[in-house]
Amino acid sequence: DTFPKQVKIVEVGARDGLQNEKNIVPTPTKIKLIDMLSEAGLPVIEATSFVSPKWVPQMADNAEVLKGIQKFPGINYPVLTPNIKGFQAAVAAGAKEVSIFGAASEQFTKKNTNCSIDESLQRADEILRAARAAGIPVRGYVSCVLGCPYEGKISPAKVAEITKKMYSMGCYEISLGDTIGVGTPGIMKDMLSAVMYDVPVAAPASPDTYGQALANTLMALQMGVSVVDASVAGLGGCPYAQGASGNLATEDLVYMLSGLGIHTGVNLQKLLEAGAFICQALNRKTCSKVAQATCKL
Ligand SMILES: CC(C)(COP(=O)([O-])OP(=O)([O-])OC[C@H]1O[C@@H](n2cnc3c(N)ncnc32)[C@H](O)[C@@H]1OP(=O)([O-])[O-])[C@@H](O)C(=O)NCCC(=O)NCCSC(=O)C[C@@](C)(O)CC(=O)[O-]
Repeated sequence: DTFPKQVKIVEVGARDGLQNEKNIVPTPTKIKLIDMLSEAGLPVIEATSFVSPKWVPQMADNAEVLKGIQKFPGINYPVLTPNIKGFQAAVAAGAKEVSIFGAASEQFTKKNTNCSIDESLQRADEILRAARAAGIPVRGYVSCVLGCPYEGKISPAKVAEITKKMYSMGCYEISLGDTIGVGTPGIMKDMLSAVMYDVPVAAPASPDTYGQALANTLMALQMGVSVVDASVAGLGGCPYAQGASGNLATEDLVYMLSGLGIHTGVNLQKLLEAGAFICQALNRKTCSKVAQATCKL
């Protein structure tokens, strides 16, 4: 078969998952969640974002979170940075890796970062230059690769254009985000075909809005993608889509990969415990089907 033997899971629950929570989650809860995710053996855990607290108040405690978590050897704790100000604050707080983000849609870029795609690439370039000088690896995200809440369909050529630019500017890998979860495996295949032979890519922690997240991920794996983003308990999802359900749950991804005999290094039991912890803290039902199926009532 064509599946990779090993998959690297990038856990985004503490950042992508929590960023849209209306009630501010206490900093110690975020730290405990990340420590439990480290215990579960996730190799990459996105810890927080250094964005404007006026835009995303939930991430205002970014430096405390990054400083407060246990740093397990061999685990990366990247943080999201939208501009050079965020990059400098992240480095000052001890970040060893950062992520930058852009989108294949002008309108989404405007709503998310208050600038055009070209301006966002200039900001990215500024961060990438500073990161290169500081020896800090940079991961890229491109949003709206299978559709945009404002512009609708997005062409694979547009995704390829932005993705290649970010890669050539110095991102070591690009995570392709189906931001509103509208994609189906056929669209995923067309988009990946346009992008992945030039650029190392990761499959996104897509919202499971239309129930397609795991199927889309399986398509990406079949095409040779071996890095997948996911969110514990399915935290997050898309704030723009009506009735949106959570992101692809890490528990469900680990269960599927283990069934396929693909190595992840993640301990599912400990991951389920981390999911149960954060759902209890948020007073929320898990979006992970595996957690629902295995919970002892
Ligand atoms: C990009 C900006 C800052 C532009 O926002 P702006 O308002 O145009 O920028 P500004 O430069 O005029 O700054 C406004 C204020 O924010 C401050 N500021 C400015 N930058 C920072 C910073 N880094 N850290 C802390 N503070 C900052 C700045 O100092 C100023 O403060 P004031 O002078 O008014 O007191 C804003 O739009 C922003 O922060 N956007 C981030 C939005 C966000 O976090 N979105 C979610 C992440 S992306 C995502 O989830 C998608 C992804 C990655 O998961 C993939 C997928 O699934 O699609």
